[in-house]
Amino acid sequence: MTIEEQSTGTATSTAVAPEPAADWPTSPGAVQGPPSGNELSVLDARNVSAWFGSHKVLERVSLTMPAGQVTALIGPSGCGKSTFLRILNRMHELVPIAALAGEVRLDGDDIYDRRKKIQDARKDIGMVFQKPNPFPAMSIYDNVVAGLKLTGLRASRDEKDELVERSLTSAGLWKEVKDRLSQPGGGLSGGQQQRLCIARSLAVRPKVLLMDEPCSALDPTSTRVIEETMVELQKEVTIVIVTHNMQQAQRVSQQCAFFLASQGTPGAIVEHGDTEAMFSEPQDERTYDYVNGRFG
Ligand SMILES: Nc1ncnc2c1ncn2[C@@H]1O[C@H](COP(=O)(O)OP(=O)(O)OP(=O)(O)O)[C@@H](O)[C@H]1O
Repeated sequence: MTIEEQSTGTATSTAVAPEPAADWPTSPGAVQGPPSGNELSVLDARNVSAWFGSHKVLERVSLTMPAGQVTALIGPSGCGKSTFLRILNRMHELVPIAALAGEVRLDGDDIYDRRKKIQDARKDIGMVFQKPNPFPAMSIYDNVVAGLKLTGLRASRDEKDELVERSLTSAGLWKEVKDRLSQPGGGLSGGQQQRLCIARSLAVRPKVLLMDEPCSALDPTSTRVIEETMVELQKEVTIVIVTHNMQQAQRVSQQCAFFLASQGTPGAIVEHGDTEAMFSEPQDERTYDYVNGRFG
């Protein structure tokens, strides 16, 4: 289905400061096992435009985010990277004044198909936010399985144990926390909390993981660990990351898209493609200037 500039706002909460539960699905179903063995998925955005009220912030953005790769979204502040990311898992519509047009397809299926539940898109396409947002008083173990509880998914203790171990292992945290799973998530360092949030997202077996500046609140060591985790994670999930860190984009991504909103115009993609080529031989002068730190 093509989205016809529809007003999508139905929820009362704002997308600017998402609640911890926002990256979790809420549809019922059965536990399907640990986050491994997924078929890798491709996410395709076509002619996506977006508005907040009458303010158009994205203009006909098209981007294919290939299966099993990391796609980095780069560009100056305010050019619409986060808005685009939120459109990819239907979080944009949490803002009452938000509207959008275009198509987003996951493995060819329109995630905005009216017959589909919004929760299904959120389950398939998880999100990790800038600021780690575990439930601080909840145990590490319960944080990981919280998504299951909220959705009403049933799992035996053994299944949960396996899910927790696999999710934490994939998130690069298992070895550090395996002996203190009953301790509160809030007792972990910032970097560990972010990896706990990644594990929580992985526990519901997403096909795509969206990451909105996941390291910007972290120190360089924690950043490095998250980056290493991402490199491993792309074997099991397609990743899209918003980052202001050009070195990070080069270290972790294979694909890159440069967004720009020049002189009050809506954000658009200036150039996209292979990350290495974008940084070494950009086709557009504006890309060259941006990746070389000459503006933004
Ligand atoms: N909830 C909102 N209500 C109204 N306008 C918004 C809202 N969220 C974002 N905007 C506007 O949409 C435009 C794009 O913002 P967005 O956060 O997507 O940009 P960005 O490239 O991710 O910026 P940054 O790199 O600073 O995070 C900006 O002009 C911003 O002010």
